[in-house]
Amino acid sequence: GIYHSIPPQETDPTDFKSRFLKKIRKLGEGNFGMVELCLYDPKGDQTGELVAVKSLKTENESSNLRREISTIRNLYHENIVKYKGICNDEGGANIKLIMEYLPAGSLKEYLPRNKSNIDQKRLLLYALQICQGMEYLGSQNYIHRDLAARNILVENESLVKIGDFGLTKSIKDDKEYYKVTEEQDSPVYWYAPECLINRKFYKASDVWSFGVTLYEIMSYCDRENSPPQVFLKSIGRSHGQMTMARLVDALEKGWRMPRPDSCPEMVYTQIRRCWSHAPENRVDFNSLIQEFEFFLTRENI
Ligand SMILES: C[C@@H]1CCN(C(=O)N2CC[C@@H](S(=O)(=O)c3ccccc3)C2)C[C@@H]1N(C)c1ncnc2[nH]ccc12
Repeated sequence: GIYHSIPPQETDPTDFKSRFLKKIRKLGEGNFGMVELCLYDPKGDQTGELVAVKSLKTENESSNLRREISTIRNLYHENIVKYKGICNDEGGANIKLIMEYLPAGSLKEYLPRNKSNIDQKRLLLYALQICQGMEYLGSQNYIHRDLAARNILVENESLVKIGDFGLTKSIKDDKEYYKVTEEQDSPVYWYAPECLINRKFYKASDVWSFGVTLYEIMSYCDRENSPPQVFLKSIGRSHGQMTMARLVDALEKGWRMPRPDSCPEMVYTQIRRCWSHAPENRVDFNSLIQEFEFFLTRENI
């Protein structure tokens, strides 16, 4: 008769059937799509596994999601979220990306909630691991373009992973930057000047975004001290469009977010090395890895 669950020996484990994918709750969302917690339960007896499913709200982004899938399925690193497969049996544009589910969620939720039992050394361990993931990504000739605390996942208190590749671009054929075409609402407060002004994205642009991410981490992702808040407080609240122009102007004039109270001077020094105006003057992920490894060997920071 018709199988209600497919015999295990004949299935491709990366091919997820939509009829067995049960939505539980939303894990997060953006303009183009969302990530949902689902139970994949082919036996229909609740013994299945929990997975994170990324899908689109608008079908015209499906080419982006397909690119993201082809990117993430070839990335193997301890500090990069694991690809599990795709769900595409509804055919066409409605493809879904299936990833491992990390119950602790992103740093943005985790850090404020666990602030009291996370010391600065632990924060530097997370910084080190993000740099290791980014160094690997760069070695595969990818630019992330959306590095921020909201996209970093927590496996456990000693392990974090880069959790999203929705804006990652390949810079193969020896190009050294990616030219942004679509004017999607970019996370401007994490963007380097060259991205804001010329829409050019270098690997060094990811280093700038890492500096903003490290700023968030050292502030325990405190909402009051978030990059948008800090920028708006200092360059003045203004109306929509003007904000970007004022942000660029401030950065061009050398303004940078000030050291958060909870951030040690020597860490803030590293953050500022990520924010050199000229991309070529910025520190690279390898040097940052050395610095953080050194900090982690010292007793007190
Ligand atoms: C922090 C993660 C990435 C960010 N995110 C999210 O919701 N988004 C990523 C991109 C945007 S989008 O889907 O709108 C988008 C779609 C297409 C183009 C651009 C953006 C939303 C939440 C995730 N999250 C809480 C997770 N928690 C636990 N386990 C997990 N496994 C995998 C993710 C995940």
